[in-house]
Amino acid sequence: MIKFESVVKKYPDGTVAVNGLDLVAPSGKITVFVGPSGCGKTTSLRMINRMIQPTSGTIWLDDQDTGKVDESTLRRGIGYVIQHAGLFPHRTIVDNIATVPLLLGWDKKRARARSLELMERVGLDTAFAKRYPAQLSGGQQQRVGVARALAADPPVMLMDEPFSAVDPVVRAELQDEFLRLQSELGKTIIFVTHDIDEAVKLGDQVAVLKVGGTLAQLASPGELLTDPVDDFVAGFVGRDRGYRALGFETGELTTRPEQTVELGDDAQAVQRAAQDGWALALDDARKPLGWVRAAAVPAGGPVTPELLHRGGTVAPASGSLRAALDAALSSPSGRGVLVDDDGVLVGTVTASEVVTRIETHLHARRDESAVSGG
Ligand SMILES: Nc1ncnc2c1ncn2[C@@H]1O[C@H](COP(=O)(O)OP(=O)(O)OP(=O)(O)O)[C@@H](O)[C@H]1O
Repeated sequence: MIKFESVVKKYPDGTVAVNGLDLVAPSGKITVFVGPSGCGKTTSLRMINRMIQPTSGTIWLDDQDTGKVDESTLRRGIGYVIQHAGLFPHRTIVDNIATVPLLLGWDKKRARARSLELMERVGLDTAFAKRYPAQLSGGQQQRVGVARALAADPPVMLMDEPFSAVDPVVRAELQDEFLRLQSELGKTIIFVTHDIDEAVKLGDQVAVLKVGGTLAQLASPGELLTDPVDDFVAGFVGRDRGYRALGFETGELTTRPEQTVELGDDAQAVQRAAQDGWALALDDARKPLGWVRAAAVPAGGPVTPELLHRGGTVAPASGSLRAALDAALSSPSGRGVLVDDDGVLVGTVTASEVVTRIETHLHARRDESAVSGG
């Protein structure tokens, strides 16, 4: 656990970057600091490992006052990842990752073995081990940065806009990979970003900061989107927050059964199975392959892979209402495909069925807050 207690940072020129911050970042969870430029995110982060000294207040790491711990001892337990990865340009990838283990006195062989293991963990081909940072893409360099921070297996990770310098596609990949890694490692993470979408995707909790260094709201992503505490947070979270909040709402959906077809079935079978002109094709394991337009199958002809429309997204039946709505809206048949954890077909839903479910949900929530007077 990391706890900020009345933390203030006033720079020598009089700038108050952080003004009385009180906040707890729970162990094993991702806490995101988000807010406009200059609101004190980086300053707050760097006070944790004492790269910046607080003017007043205390930052606790579990039951230790970080101000009273030897700096190098403190930093040994804290991984640090920054934008552009900050790698040593004249060291190979494997040596970059081994930096901290070598500083801690590990022998070279063990440190290198650890580096290679970490390269695999963060999704990097170990064939890159002997390359130099400039010979990798921006996204690959960021993965090296994450691997380097994890090298000595620190319980705490501080990450300052680690995925900001790469294009949106690579960024989304890095985020997904990072969430997968965290589900295995369970580190205590503070993650700084100015991007609210990144904040709600990655955070177990999100701290929205205001310029002047005050905390506007600390909440779960879903709560932040549905219940912003004031106009500043509502504005920062953005106009389509109602839609994005659906990403955090789950609800039982009643699915409709589908008559399905398989590759090789003939046109008549497709005609029989089709509703509104479309039939769903499954593989042998009853996993969806795509939609077939009945009129497109030649008379007497079989269903071939070329006839499949694979465009629509497939949503987990136990997932969010937003994913189900997305599946329905992106499906050529207008019916969204829902699958179980193994990817096997559960049934389909239409967009209007999902919307009805959302409305029931919203009414229930309004009734609840009317009763509690909220
Ligand atoms: N060394 C310094 N001396 C004086 N003022 C500083 C110093 N470092 C940061 N500041 C100021 O403190 C405030 C907070 O800066 P900080 O870098 O923590 O914000 P941030 O939220 O991380 O911003 P950004 O998103 O732009 O990186 C800003 O007004 C900044 O100009």
